[in-house]
Amino acid sequence: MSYDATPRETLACQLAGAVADALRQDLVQQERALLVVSGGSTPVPFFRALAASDLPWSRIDVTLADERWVPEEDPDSNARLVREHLLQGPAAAANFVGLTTADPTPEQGVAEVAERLEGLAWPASLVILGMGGDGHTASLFPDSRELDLALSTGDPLVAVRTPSQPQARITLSADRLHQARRHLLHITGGDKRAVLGRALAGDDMRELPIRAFLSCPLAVYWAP
Ligand SMILES: O=C(O)[C@H](O)[C@@H](O)[C@H](O)[C@H](O)COP(=O)(O)O
Repeated sequence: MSYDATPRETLACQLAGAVADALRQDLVQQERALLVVSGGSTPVPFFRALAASDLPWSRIDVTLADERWVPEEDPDSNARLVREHLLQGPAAAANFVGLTTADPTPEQGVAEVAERLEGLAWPASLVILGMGGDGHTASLFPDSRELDLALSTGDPLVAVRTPSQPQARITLSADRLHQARRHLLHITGGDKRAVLGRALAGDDMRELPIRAFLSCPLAVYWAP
């Protein structure tokens, strides 16, 4: 990391180092390790820093906390984001499991994706969460009709319709997101710091769904 790195670049390297260390630690004890990552724009420098890590990538499974129900070639696809920025170089040897199918809707594809996930090394070594300005994480949105279901079901996945979002989505349920040894939240900027502050000051998960992850250890990686 160069000394003229921005705070967000420095944060991304710190996060990548912590993730790589955790994966190495788990891979001493088990044959495979699972990493669950979020999409959006924040993770890009983290993905690039992690991709440069010296890891036994062929023993690592990678999946998403959530996905927009679009083809993987779509600019909005989280799978595309992971393939372009994380699964590069040696990290291309990782086993990536996406959350979409050829079905026209997530409701039609959710069972196939759930079956796909069952073959992964749960509990995940790490879940890396992001957060939106409305306190959503993964695709657990305050204005989603399926939020109560996503917060309470024992199913691994939920198809999500959200007025505030242009696309239908599929998300790991809160229960499945909790099936990880480590939870890390990666956010940047003053606005998200303020949202996290509000979340820490209350309990209503429906108001700010990130609160579903504030009752377990959560390493917060934040930069201005
Ligand atoms: O599909 C997604 O968009 C993400 O999984 C989502 O939960 C993301 O983490 C937040 O929306 C923050 O996104 P930004 O990093 O772009 O602010």
